[in-house]
Amino acid sequence: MTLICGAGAFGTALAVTLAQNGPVTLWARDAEHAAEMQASRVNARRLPDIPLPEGITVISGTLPEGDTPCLLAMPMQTLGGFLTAHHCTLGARPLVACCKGMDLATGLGPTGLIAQTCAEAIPAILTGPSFARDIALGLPTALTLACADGVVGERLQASLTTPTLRLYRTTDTIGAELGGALKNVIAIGCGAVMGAGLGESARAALMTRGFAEMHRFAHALGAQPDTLAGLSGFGDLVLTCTSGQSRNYRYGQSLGRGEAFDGGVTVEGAATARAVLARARALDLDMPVTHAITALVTGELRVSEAMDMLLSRPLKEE
Ligand SMILES: NC(=O)C1=CN([C@@H]2O[C@H](COP(=O)(O)OP(=O)(O)OC[C@H]3O[C@@H](n4cnc5c(N)ncnc54)[C@H](OP(=O)(O)O)[C@@H]3O)[C@@H](O)[C@H]2O)C=CC1
Ligand SMILES: O=C(CO)COP(=O)(O)O
Repeated sequence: MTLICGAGAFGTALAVTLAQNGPVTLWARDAEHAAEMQASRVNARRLPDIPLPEGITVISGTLPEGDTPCLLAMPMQTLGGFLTAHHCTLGARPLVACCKGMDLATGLGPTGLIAQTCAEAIPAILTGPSFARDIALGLPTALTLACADGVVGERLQASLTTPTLRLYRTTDTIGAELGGALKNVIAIGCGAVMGAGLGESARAALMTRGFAEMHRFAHALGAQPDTLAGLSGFGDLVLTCTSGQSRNYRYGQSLGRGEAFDGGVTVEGAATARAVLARARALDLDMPVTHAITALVTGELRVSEAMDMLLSRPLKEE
């Protein structure tokens, strides 16, 4: 049995593909939503045209006890509260974070938060380039499964691989979670560049210099450089910075066009930009791209001002 907490787009998509491997329990925080999904066999809020296979049971309320792995598919800024509320039932099992970001309150990533709140659990993270809809439709997708415990990581890799979802394994949880967190920040910047009509050359420059910052920051936090070059870093950066399916990219586009954006949409990069900048300052790291994007998100700068700031920096070696 697989347990997935969080019945948003990603939790539901994972449930749909993992149902090919056996029974899946999908936990939603809203009891009414859980009952509606269980009865109608569809997540009308997030994936309205994807039927839920028979093997999925949607529940709410108390989590099932046991040592079965649990996938955590809620937004990053809600993960700490969820873990605190449920740490007794989450117990000593593998907890696989499926969220991307850095917690504003603590400066920790998902696996750090798990370790801090559920000391007995085995933290892992599932991350990489994948839109929920693609996974749910059974389109070919490859992700990174990171777990510091190599034996548990191998077991998770086997149990979470499906005929269309291929998982690669690493023990570098820090590198994997930082790739997913940081690429969302850069995607907001790329959306803003495109929304403001600054051109694809400017976007390529921002992606590349943003990637250099991802490396710099991740290296300072102990990540392995190879991880950043893999699916969870470079792979997800490419997807999110170039696709209108991405909410971070679309949010950036709206900033670039000076348009309003629906505040109910999950945009992980907005809070993460502030968390990353605070951490970078504490570590005395030079992160001009992150600085400029954070200033856009907080409304301190407009796109033209942020771009002037980046272009007028002293010339340097690449
Ligand atoms: N969508 C995608 O394509 C992908 C998303 N991800 C990551 O997955 C994570 C979740 O995103 P996604 O599913 O898309 O987001 P959605 O906005 O689609 O859904 C978020 C879900 O989290 C639930 N939720 C909100 N607050 C809490 C809380 N305090 N406790 C428990 N559950 C809560 C929401 O419940 P309610 O409906 O009641 O508000 C909703 O079911 C993000 O970190 C995202 O980066 C990763 C890869 C792909
Ligand atoms: O993480 C994702 C793709 O890998 C989804 O991106 P958004 O959260 O920007 O929609």
